[in-house]
Amino acid sequence: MATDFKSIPIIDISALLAKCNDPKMAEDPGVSEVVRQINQACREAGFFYVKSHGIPDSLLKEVKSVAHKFFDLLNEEKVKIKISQAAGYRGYQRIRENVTKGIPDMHEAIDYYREVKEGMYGDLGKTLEGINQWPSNPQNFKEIMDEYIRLCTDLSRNIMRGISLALTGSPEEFEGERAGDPFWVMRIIGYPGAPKPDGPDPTDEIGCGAHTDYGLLTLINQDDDITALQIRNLSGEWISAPPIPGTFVCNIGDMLKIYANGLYESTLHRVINNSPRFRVCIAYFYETNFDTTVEPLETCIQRTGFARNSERAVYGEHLVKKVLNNFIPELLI
Ligand SMILES: N=C(N)NCCCC[C@H](N)C(=O)O
Ligand SMILES: O=C(O)CCC(=O)C(=O)O
Ligand SMILES: [Fe+2]
Repeated sequence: MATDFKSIPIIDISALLAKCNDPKMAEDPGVSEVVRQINQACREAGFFYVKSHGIPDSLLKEVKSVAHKFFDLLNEEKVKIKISQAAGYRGYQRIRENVTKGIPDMHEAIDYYREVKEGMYGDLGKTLEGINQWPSNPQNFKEIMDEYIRLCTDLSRNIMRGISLALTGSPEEFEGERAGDPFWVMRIIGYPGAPKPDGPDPTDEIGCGAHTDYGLLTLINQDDDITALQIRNLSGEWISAPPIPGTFVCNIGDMLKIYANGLYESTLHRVINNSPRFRVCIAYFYETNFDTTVEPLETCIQRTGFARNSERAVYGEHLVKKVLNNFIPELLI
């Protein structure tokens, strides 16, 4: 359950990564200490920073730099990869085309999903069937992002081993049927700085409205020097998550909340860019298998006094419902 946290903890995960393929990792004191910190952060805030995560700082910077270059292009160039139903909701969306709780967001973005081939998940997968849309400019965009996705997938799996230990005592609960074939989502997001183009009020326009993330774990790689991401604590205060160079902001999604039977929260967060500069964020979402049915883990039911606090969900259904709500249908032809 979320608390009245006032800041987001920073966790050095190097000891976990060093041992995460060791069958005896659960007995390692360094691993246990990281797991203790992750567990506390997940219970108290649902958010934490990870440092010493092994992804080179140069790559974290490079993905943000190519994202800036893309968003700097003329609109006619950007709409060459315009989001469409035919591409399974993959591609570029202009400012205010993404909607949160009915209100258009002050961000532009490119959405990527793990590719879904025709018939792969039957009716469940239909909406998201399609291939990703890569811009030809900047050059190397796809190559850089492919590498980034690969490393974020590995890192997320390893952090999930720590979370699995924290919840169940075994590192492997999120492999196999649950998340052994993980789905992923990536959003490359740009938030215009103030003053905003044709906006009514130059300040406090919402870059991304309050929401929770959908899957297991999110890795946020945000521009240095602009504080814009805010996390809601139990009393409803918005707590900033300022950029800490070289780290990811890591947070829990709706599926992990269900597995944890509510012991962990998928915490509400939003983005307001009040700086004069354009802000970029690369959000990578690590998810369960697309067609898995998610329900509370037995150990978590026991720990929460044998009451089932969370309903079950099919991850793919949850995702499709969210995606269809994020866009006004007429915008997507
Ligand atoms: N794949 C994820 N988690 N994307 C998060 C986007 C949040 C905003 C979206 N309009 C919404 O209302 O959910
Ligand atoms: O821009 C950010 O810092 C966070 C974006 C976010 O919450 C999301 O895309 O789900
Ligand atoms: Fe989010």
